Amino acid sequence: MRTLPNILITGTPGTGKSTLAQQVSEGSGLDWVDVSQIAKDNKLFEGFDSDYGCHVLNEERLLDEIEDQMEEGGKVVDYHGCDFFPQRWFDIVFVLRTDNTRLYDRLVSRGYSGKKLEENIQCEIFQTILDEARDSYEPSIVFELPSNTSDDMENNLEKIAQWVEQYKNNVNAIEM
Ligand SMILES: Nc1ncnc2c1ncn2[C@@H]1O[C@H](COP(=O)(O)OP(=O)(O)O)[C@@H](O)[C@H]1O
Repeated sequence: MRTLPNILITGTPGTGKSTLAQQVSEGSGLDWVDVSQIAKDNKLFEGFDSDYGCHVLNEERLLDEIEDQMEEGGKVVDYHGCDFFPQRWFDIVFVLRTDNTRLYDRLVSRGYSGKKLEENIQCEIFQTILDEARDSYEPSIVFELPSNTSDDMENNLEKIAQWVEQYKNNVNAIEM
């Protein structure tokens, strides 16, 4: 068991992953591993996906880049995909879910349009990322969280903070 847990926050773009991950990091003292930013900073891309209108992550290079940090524990990772991370890296996986109309508005205000907008809304309608998480991790560690309102955001933060405290207590109990 790691002294501090690793948490994965996943979901369709716009569901609130980076906002929640940053707040979890501030509240629980875990380090935020911002996969999209790390990929940009280190140019870990291999081409362009015209359906989603975004650069394609070079997953192997990203995994190499963050492996040492992940082995340390105490990390919160957010990304809009989850099947390529080693299963052993995460103690718990949260999948954020947002109603279509709200997600649509968030993505439009982010400048998404056309196929990129449609593909992302469909991704949420078909619960693609939730299924991916359930297929990639032990289903008992995968939790769906609503992310529609600021109340949802607060509840999710509270839930995750409680879980982190519980994890730390369990580690202390084992060490004693
Ligand atoms: N639960 C929520 N309630 C209201 N607005 C939210 C919520 N979660 C995220 N948002 C807003 O939606 C937008 C997208 O959030 P962001 O964290 O960037 O999503 P992601 O990282 O999943 O792409 C931001 O403007 C953010 O403030």
